[in-house]
Amino acid sequence: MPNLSFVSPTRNSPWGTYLSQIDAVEPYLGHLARWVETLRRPKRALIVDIPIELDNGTIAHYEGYRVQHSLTRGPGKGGVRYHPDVTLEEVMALSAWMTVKNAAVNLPYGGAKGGIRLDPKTLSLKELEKVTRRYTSEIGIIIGPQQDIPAPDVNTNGQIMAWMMDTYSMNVGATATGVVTGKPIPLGGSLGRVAATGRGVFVIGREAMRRLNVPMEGARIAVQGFGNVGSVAAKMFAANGAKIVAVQDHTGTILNEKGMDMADLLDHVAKTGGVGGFKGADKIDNENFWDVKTDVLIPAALEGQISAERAQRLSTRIVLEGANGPTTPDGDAVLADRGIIVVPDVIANAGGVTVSYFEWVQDFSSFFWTEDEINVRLDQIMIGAFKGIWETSEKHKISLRTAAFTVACTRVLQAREERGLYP
Ligand SMILES: NC(=O)C1=CN([C@@H]2O[C@H](COP(=O)(O)OP(=O)(O)OC[C@H]3O[C@@H](n4cnc5c(N)ncnc54)[C@H](O)[C@@H]3O)[C@@H](O)[C@H]2O)C=CC1
Ligand SMILES: O=C(O)CCC(=O)C(=O)O
Repeated sequence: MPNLSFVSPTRNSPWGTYLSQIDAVEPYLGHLARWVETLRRPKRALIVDIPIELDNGTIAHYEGYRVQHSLTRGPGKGGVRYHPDVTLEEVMALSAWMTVKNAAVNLPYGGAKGGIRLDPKTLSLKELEKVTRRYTSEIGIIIGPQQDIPAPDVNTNGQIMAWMMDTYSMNVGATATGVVTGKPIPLGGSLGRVAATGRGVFVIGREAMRRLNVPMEGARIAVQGFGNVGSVAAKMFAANGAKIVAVQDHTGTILNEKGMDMADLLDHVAKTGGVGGFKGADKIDNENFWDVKTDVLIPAALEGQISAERAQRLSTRIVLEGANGPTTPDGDAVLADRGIIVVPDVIANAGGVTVSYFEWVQDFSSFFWTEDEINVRLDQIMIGAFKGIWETSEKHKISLRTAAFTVACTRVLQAREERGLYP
């Protein structure tokens, strides 16, 4: 399994999962398969030490990463994650999935991702700002509007992007709005970016349901993760007639067979920080989340959630991957055996990076679009990309995941071949 000396993946770990997805796509790459090894190696991986002085006067050190998996089709692009479990191996996989995702929706980007191993809940706002600014300075040698453009991911948001933009701008001596996306609107952010990933999850879910004859009205939906991605997707499904019957986040799991009121749940989460304790549903055991009968299950939290064991227990028609890498290779195999359709992350959650692309374009031209213009263009790109992936899946009789990888990896390797190797 290990293909590189500096990480030790296992079959179901994030990098192991990505490698098995590349193995699956290889037979469909035709003559481009001779370049496939390029995809099994990140182009560049930077590990940085981030020392900061805490509020109590002690010095703490955090480990941070920025991995540029591919720069073949354009600058690196992908979010930054703050989480206690972040590792180099995880960031490598997340950056590689960005390469595939950006190519799947045909954005002119390579793929990159960053992260810091820390629990942001343990830091004050001032400490969080110090970590963010130091991290930005450390990775400043490889990011930039034309090099690599970070954005929000788990536990990062517009405020963190504002600090990153400000730090980078101070270091280069000019305001560089295009260095990050997902910024607040007054700093060159785009309308529609906050909701874009969840909106894209809904749009792709609706397309998949239509093709599989699953009615939206009354459809039973369960969502794991009620943050940026999960909460917006859930809200849109509910607004279109579906029932949100189960929700899980880091504070617990809740169930309401009749469907939950999304406005009340969002209000509860804004006040308390999580879904736990919500009066409009019953508390259930976390592991029982995977047994709830649904039409669409949306994992929108972290990687590796749908193991073979959980896949065996799922009672759903569609797994709609809002999170990156939520299904392990063993889980994927069980779902395929059981005829459960998996709509893969690299298309289902591509709405966020698509509007990030719009933000970057708006920053370069200093001309800003309306929210309607953003959403119409977003939906067009997502629906068009999904159609191509669906048709590829039918043509080769392969899973939607392998079809998405076929479309995307063909684009990446075609660009690789046309660029050539020599300096
Ligand atoms: N923010 C974005 O634009 C994009 C995010 N994604 C992916 O979507 C997923 C979620 O990201 P965001 O919503 O941005 O993060 P977030 O930080 O806004 O929310 C994360 C959610 O996951 C929940 N969670 C954390 N640990 C959990 C656990 N052990 N069990 C159950 N729930 C848990 C949290 O309680 C929270 O509700 C990640 O996989 C991320 O990489 C993918 C594309 C774009
Ligand atoms: O908006 C972006 O640039 C990246 C979003 C992201 O990290 C992702 O799609 O996983």
